[in-house]
Amino acid sequence: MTNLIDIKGVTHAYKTPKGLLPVLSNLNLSVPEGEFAAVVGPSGCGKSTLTRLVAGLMKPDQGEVWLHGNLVKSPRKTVGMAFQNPVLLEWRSILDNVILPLEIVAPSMPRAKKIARAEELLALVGLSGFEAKRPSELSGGMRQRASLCRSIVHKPEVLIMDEPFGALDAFTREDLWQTMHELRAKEPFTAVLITHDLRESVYLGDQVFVLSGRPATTQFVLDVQYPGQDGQRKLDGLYTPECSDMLATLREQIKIAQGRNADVAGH
Ligand SMILES: Nc1ncnc2c1ncn2[C@@H]1O[C@H](COP(=O)(O)OP(=O)(O)OP(=O)(O)O)[C@@H](O)[C@H]1O
Repeated sequence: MTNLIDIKGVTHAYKTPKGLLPVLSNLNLSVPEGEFAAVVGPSGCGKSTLTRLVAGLMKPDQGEVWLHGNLVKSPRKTVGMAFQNPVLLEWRSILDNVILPLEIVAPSMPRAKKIARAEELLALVGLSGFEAKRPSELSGGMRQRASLCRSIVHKPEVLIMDEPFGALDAFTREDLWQTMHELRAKEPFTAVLITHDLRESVYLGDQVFVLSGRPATTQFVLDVQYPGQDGQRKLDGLYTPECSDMLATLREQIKIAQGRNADVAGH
């Protein structure tokens, strides 16, 4: 399998009034095409910085980021991004919010085609009938569903998610996890998910990368062997001994990364 994302020896420091703040140190991370990488690590270790580098929003001081065999040197239109706060535009309908990336990436696509694409995705996440609503008329979970549609509407090479479910209540979050699996089954994509929730990392990830404390490097990689048949992941699987063992391993690794008790949530 070829790697869609190859992060090679990335080192980065921010310039601050107090001097240089080293954030990433010789970090390596590869994600094969179609796979889902979850990234966990102590607070403030540099996870969001990593997403900015992959999206080409910043350049590393040292090392390289490759996407689909291309060296990332500037912002990439072919990256989809989803954040904790969905940031939907209130003056646009849900449908027009979802269409937005197509207006930028595929301006010549006929509007009818754009609408059909957005409607198809909104139906996949259970938002048929809400196309004409404004963002404020939807619940937080529904807004995040719409935001996910917007982040993949243009079929990005990679979907980067920075704690997209962090602000949702536990039940809505679990619903969204299942939606992610349904979306992936219908619309395969390569993804990087930043999360503080170890259960989420195991339920969604094919691999979980544990970053060390700042400056972060890849400390540990867990190959997720999720229990169940036909590659179908059921939420109940999280409560099996196999998942408990994986979660215990991750908790241990986070403690090592922090040098103290884990403060990650959801386990
Ligand atoms: N533009 C910037 N200039 C200076 N320092 C920054 C900048 N962006 C982030 N930092 C600092 O770099 C460190 C890493 O930040 P980053 O947001 O990448 O970490 P994180 O692991 O995503 O954090 P969290 O887990 O809290 O979301 C933090 O100490 C942060 O304050």
